[in-house]
Amino acid sequence: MPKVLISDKMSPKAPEIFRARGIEVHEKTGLSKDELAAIIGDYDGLAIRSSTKATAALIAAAKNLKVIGRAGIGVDNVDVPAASAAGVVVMNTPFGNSITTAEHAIALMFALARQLPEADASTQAGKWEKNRFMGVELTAKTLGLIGAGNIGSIVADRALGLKMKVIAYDPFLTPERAKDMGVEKVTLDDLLAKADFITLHTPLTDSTRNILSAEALAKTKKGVRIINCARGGLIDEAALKAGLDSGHIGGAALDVFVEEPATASPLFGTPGFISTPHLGASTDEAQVNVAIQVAEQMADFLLTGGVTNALNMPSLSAEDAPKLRPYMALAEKLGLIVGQLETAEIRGVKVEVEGAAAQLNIKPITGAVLAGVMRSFSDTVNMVNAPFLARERNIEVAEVRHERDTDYQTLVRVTVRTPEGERSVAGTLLGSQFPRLVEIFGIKVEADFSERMLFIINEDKPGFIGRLGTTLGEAGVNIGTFHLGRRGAGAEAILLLSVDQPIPEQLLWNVCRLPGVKTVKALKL
Ligand SMILES: NC(=O)c1ccc[n+]([C@@H]2O[C@H](COP(=O)([O-])OP(=O)(O)OC[C@H]3O[C@@H](n4cnc5c(N)ncnc54)[C@H](O)[C@@H]3O)[C@@H](O)[C@H]2O)c1
Ligand SMILES: O=C(O)[C@H](O)COP(=O)(O)O
Repeated sequence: MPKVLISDKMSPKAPEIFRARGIEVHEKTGLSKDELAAIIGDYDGLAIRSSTKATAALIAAAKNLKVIGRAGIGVDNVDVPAASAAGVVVMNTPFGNSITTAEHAIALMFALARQLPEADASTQAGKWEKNRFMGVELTAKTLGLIGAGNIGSIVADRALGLKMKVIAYDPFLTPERAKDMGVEKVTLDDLLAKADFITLHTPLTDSTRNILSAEALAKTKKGVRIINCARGGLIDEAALKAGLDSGHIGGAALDVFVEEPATASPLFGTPGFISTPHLGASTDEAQVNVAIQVAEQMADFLLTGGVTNALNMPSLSAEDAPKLRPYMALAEKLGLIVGQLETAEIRGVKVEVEGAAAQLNIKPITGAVLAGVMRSFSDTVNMVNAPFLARERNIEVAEVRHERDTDYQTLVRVTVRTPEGERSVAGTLLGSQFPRLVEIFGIKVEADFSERMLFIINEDKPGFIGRLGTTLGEAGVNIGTFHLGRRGAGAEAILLLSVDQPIPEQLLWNVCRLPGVKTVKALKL
């Protein structure tokens, strides 16, 4: 039974779902990084929000970990490259808390426009400072969105309902999408110059870090009010403080900070500054949404191999996973064969599918082929990290789907390219389940796969099979199955034997010395 650890505060819906699906679940929140590292090795899955830091060190300690599920959007607390390299799938729930976070941005915009926190504190202190708190209307004001993805577009929709004009800076926003959203796509400089309110809705990346730098803030309209419910680090906090102190910036509301938890900040106490402790996603509705989604996604993956919302693996529905499983087994075996037979540097891998296979999602098949091909130089390679390893090694990967009639009901062909040329193997599924090898290096064969195989290329000459049988028998190695294919009578022939015992090195030498033998290789599938 798979085991999952929930290490951040999550709705009870998550453990309920894990248990209902037959997964053992433990909830341990507030662990130190050492405490977490000490126990993580016991778990197949880790469910987190933003507090747990899934660092490379934690992932290295997580010997059984298969999936990290983020109940929320941002995965900047997960070392995704380290997870990918370790073959751990990272999933998030990209839509479950978007409305809630957009509403928080709108709430902060209102709070800034009417100085609600200060007015509340003053009133409750018995001051009744009616003349101190003069606000501004939102109607007809310009809202500048930096980032117009899921949350940004919901904010835009709500702001348009408030009769604001919405402009957006997002290099990936198409003019068509901007038109559909009812916003004007602008440059960053344009946005800075025109916006009365600016709200940020991008991830923190190299291109967005300090997007509101001192220089950018200096280009804003005097009195601008700024909201950040996305990520700390998008705004230069020192420059923001200076802008508030000078009066150039009319107000700022931060839900997120460079350092979290933010228990001390030069911004605290600055007039016009409002803060919340990373509450963007904190509503009952959003937390139930993300808890249900993350638990279902993780359970699907651990129980069926289904993949949804993974950041480092192609999606695979729980419904398609059982259909694809035999193909992935076939693909991995084909990859193992070419990977072990190829001695030259592999520069490219081509995966072709025909017949029934052409109707399926090819990505998991390719992942399995690559895992097989690279198993000969990495023990830890799996479908998740194989594409990354291939990229690291500059192996070009191509996928081809043939919509043509084939001799087989379904076919997967794998071709590797090396400086010495191309070689390919092909396989099919018998009864949609059982992998069969049908072609190897251009020669037709009909072979099943077994754990230990002996691959031989020889000249098709009488007496060879007898001599081979004797050689194996003398070494105490029993032949399970025997498959023969040849280019023609007397031409090059391929022999594939499954054997019951491990093949000693000396036996390979003895086979190699038999007359007519060109290549001998022991395969482990
Ligand atoms: N405060 C919270 O509790 C809370 C809750 C949910 C999400 N978030 C954060 O909100 C952010 C946005 O989430 P989302 O779901 O809308 O993400 P999204 O991926 O749907 O949208 C992000 C948008 O940013 C744009 N973008 C990327 N680089 C950009 C750049 N250099 N300049 C301008 N735009 C750029 C992208 O094109 C995309 O449209 C994320 O950082 C997420 O982690 C915070
Ligand atoms: O990216 C997110 O989803 C938000 O930052 C929410 O974070 P939280 O789950 O820690 O509230």
